[in-house]
Amino acid sequence: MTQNPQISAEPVLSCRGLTVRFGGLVAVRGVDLDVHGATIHALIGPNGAGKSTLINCLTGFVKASGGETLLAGRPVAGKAAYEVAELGMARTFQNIRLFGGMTVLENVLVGCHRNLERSILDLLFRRAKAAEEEARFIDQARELLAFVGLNGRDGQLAGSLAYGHQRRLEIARALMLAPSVLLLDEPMAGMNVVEKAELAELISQIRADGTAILLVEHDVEIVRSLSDRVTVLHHGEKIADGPPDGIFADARVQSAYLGREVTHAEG
Ligand SMILES: Nc1ncnc2c1ncn2[C@@H]1O[C@H](COP(=O)(O)OP(=O)(O)OP(=O)(O)O)[C@@H](O)[C@H]1O
Repeated sequence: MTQNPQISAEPVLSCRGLTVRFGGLVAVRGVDLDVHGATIHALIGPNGAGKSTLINCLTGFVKASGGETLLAGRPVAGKAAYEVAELGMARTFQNIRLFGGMTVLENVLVGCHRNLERSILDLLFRRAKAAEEEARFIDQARELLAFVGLNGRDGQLAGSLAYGHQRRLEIARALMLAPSVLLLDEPMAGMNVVEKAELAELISQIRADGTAILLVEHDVEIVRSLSDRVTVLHHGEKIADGPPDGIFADARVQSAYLGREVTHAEG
């Protein structure tokens, strides 16, 4: 792993004692996490460990039962998902959430819908300025589509894209918010080895632009090769945190997480 000189000294995303309860079930228990700019921070753990719940809580989709989260030093507790997004935290979902009947370009423009709403008002009162602003968003969306490898597909229906391309489109839409933190929930699920390697390259490029990436990923080899830091959850608790080499040598991690993988490989 090459250390990026842009890595921020202070974490851009920081949570302390984060806890999420669903009735009697504690899905996330007292988790501390620091994610720095220009790093890929993997969040791993067995099924049901609390990874998605943690991401859902950080991004305002699930309410925290306790603890606090700071994004660039500002508290995000109690904020709605769209407010968290506006503060600079964008995400993709475990199950792809695109508007299949809309074009690729329209799906990316949804990423800046609040700005577009403003531009619709502008259309009524200040037509010229609004048109200019809209053209700027479209240019920006096209640039992002080219960046994620979807050049020339603007007019295609999102639902007709190949699966791997839909994953890329979701990332482009998230990047439309120009986030300081990008949360990717199992972006490589269902991909073959080549597609995974290509997506890993794209994620590295996003890191190189200074963005902090929190990545939920099950593929141990991908995590080992791609991430700068790894946090391991087990039964909702953080059991390890550090650079990948040390993490995968940790006995608790091996028994909680890798042990399961080895058993499967042997079985
Ligand atoms: N909305 C919910 N209501 C009740 N329980 C939930 C809810 N969401 C998650 N859980 C429970 O919280 C625990 C953590 O689930 P979560 O989906 O966060 O784990 P995960 O680590 O993301 O798992 P996976 O790798 O399978 O996606 C599980 O026991 C799950 O059943």
